[in-house]
Amino acid sequence: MKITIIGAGNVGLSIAYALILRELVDELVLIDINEDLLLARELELNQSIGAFNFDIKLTCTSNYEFSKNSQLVIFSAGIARKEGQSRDELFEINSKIMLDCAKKIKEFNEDPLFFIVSNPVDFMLNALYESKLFSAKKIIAMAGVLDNARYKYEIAKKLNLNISCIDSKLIGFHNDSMVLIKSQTKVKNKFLNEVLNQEDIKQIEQEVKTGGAKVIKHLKTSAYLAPASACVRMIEALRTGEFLPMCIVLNGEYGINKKAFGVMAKISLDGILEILELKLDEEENLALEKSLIQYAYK
Ligand SMILES: NC(=O)c1ccc[n+]([C@@H]2O[C@H](COP(=O)([O-])OP(=O)(O)OC[C@H]3O[C@@H](n4cnc5c(N)ncnc54)[C@H](O)[C@@H]3O)[C@@H](O)[C@H]2O)c1
Repeated sequence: MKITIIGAGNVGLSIAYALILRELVDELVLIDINEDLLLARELELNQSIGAFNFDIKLTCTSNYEFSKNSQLVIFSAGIARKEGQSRDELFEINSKIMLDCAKKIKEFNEDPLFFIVSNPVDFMLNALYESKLFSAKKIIAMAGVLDNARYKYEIAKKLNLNISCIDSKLIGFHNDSMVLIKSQTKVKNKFLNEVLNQEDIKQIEQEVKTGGAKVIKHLKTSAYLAPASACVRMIEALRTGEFLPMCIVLNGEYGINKKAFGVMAKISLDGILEILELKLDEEENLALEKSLIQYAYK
């Protein structure tokens, strides 16, 4: 598979490195505006490919011509959150950068699958959809796999269990209003409220919602390894057909029309294949309604 990553910063580099480690790519193009950074990335990543003795072609460049015939384009450029900042504050700058980059991609790629990683993902996806540059079913934003990983990690930590025992689901925006589907989250086949009390569940929810902010507090920059891993899991799902939480443009699901929202979906290189509309309980329905009103979706 040929993949182009726009933005060779912390997230873009980590995605590239994970793709190499998991041998998911035959040709990789990293695009950035920082020429020094590109030179360093080219050296380090090629030497990593050499260390593993892999046959992966890598190009680090500011020239979009090298992106030609990419099957997947990942957008991780722009600015990241700083301590105290909300993701929404990045929209003005990041959406401009993304639309500019997407137009350049379009010159060399008719209709590639396009993953948005830069924040605020939901509203970035709305902006890309409105630009009509690519088919609606081929533009997807990554956040749900990361939020769900944080959810699983917090449950596993609380119960001192392996993460793989947990089957959890969530929907919604990549912000405090995300909706954890607690009624369908299972630990070793038992429902969450059978293994944890309400106070513990509430605390887990709070930890998930502040998962990104906690990393920023200690690292002084935004998380990148877990986001990159989540993005790579989505790339693996292109082959496996696994349902994962991701942000896509909906056509009536959950009462949302022609707007981006995080749902469980199945994808391939041709784009979205199937959407799972989960049956929510009363509390989850209320949380969903509240978030849709908060972000003027209703
Ligand atoms: N979706 C998620 O769950 C998630 C998680 C973590 C981070 N993020 C987002 O990912 C984005 C990247 O974060 P990061 O930590 O890698 O930031 P970073 O600052 O390390 O990297 C950003 C890169 O973008 C490049 N860039 C800026 N303008 C460009 C342009 N016009 N064309 C090409 N490249 C350009 C910069 O030179 C830099 O190398 C941020 O918006 C961050 O909020 C999303």
